[in-house]
Amino acid sequence: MTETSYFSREEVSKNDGKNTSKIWLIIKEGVYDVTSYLEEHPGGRELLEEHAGKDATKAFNDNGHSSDARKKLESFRIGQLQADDLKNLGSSKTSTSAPRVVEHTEPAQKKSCMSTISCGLCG
Ligand code: HEM
Repeated sequence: MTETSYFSREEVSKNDGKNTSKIWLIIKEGVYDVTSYLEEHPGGRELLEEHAGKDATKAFNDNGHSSDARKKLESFRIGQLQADDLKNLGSSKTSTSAPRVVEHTEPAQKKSCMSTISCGLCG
């Protein structure tokens, strides 16, 4: 079993290729170490370096990555953002309301033609 590591945005931002030789990216709630992918990335190393230590969710999505690219992305996952920082996700919807419970009400009693004017076919 692999345990999930949680990182703060601050911790991720330190891995920007300058302070360390590592390059980490945030994509959605995941944290990815793409250091070993710099040379291989078909979009070039510059784009990864540009987002080093930062949230690259929009950049990743805007560049129409294939499902293969998404699978590959998961192979670089080292953990995820800690709960406190998830609240600041640009793309997250802030829904605090509990799921709506729809009350099931009995349908209004059907009127039968017997109770009003007889149609002549029933009863
Ligand atoms: C770990 C993160 C990433 C992975 C695994 C990844 C993977 C890939 C792969 C496999 C391709 C080839 C086309 C495809 O299959 O979709 C690709 C292309 C591309 N990627 Fe990424 N990518 C990552 C992050 C990024 C980021 C952050 C950007 C930022 C702008 C980016 C920009 C591009 C661009 C522009 C192309 C097109 C290159 C071309 O067609 O010449 N990628 N990427």
